[in-house]
Amino acid sequence: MVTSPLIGVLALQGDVREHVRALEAIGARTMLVRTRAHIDEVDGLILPGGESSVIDKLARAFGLQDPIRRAIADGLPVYGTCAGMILLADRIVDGIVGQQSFGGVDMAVRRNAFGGQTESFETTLEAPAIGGAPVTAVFIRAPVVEESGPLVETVAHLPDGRAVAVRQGNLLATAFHPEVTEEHRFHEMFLAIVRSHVDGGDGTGARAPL
Ligand SMILES: NC(=O)CC[C@H](N)C(=O)O
Repeated sequence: MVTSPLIGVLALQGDVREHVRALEAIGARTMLVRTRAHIDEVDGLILPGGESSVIDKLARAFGLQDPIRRAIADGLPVYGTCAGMILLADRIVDGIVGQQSFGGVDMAVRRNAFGGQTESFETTLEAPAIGGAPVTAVFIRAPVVEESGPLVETVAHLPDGRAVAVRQGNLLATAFHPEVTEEHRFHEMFLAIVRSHVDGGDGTGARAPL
C-alpha cells in the first residue's frame, strides 16, 4: 500500500494523547475513535491505558461494544495497553461487579495485579519476540496474564515468567505503557500487523500467499 495505515485510538477515557504521539513518531496516520462509523474507517485500533471498567461502561453507553467485538471477530488489528489489555482479555479476574471486556485474546488477566497507584514501578523486561535491547516498561496499576490458551504467544515476560505482553493473531496487548516512554517497538510491531492485514495477511504476521 502507498499511504500509511490509519490507526484509530479509542478516545473515551485514558492516555489517548500519548498513543497518538507514539503513532505519529513512527509515521502512522491517526484518528480518534468515538463512534461506530469511526471504527469502520480505521485499519487498526488502539485501546489505551486508563481505567478498564470506565472504558467498558462508556463503550456500552455509546453503543461501541458490539461494533468493536464484531471488528475484532472480523480480524481488525487491535493493540491494548494496560486497561486496553484487560479489555482484550476473554476473562477478567478481579474485575468490578458487572465489568465486561471486548475479548478476543484467549487469556485471563488479573486487574491491579501489583497493587494500587503507589505500587507503580518501572522495570526492564526481556522481550525476545521483538528483539534488540531489553524493554523499559512502566507498570501503573497494571494487570498480569494469569493463564492463556495455545494460540497466545508471549511477547514479553517478567523475570518470574509471567506474561506481560502477548499476541494472538492480529491482537496485541501489553500490561505496561510503551506510549509513555520512548519505547516504540510495540507500536512498530502493531503497525506491521496492520500493514500485513491491509495487504491481505492472515494475522500471523506472514505475507499472504501470492
Ligand atoms: N494504567 C492502567 O491502564 C491501569 C488499569 C486499571 N487498573 C484498570 O483496571 O483498568
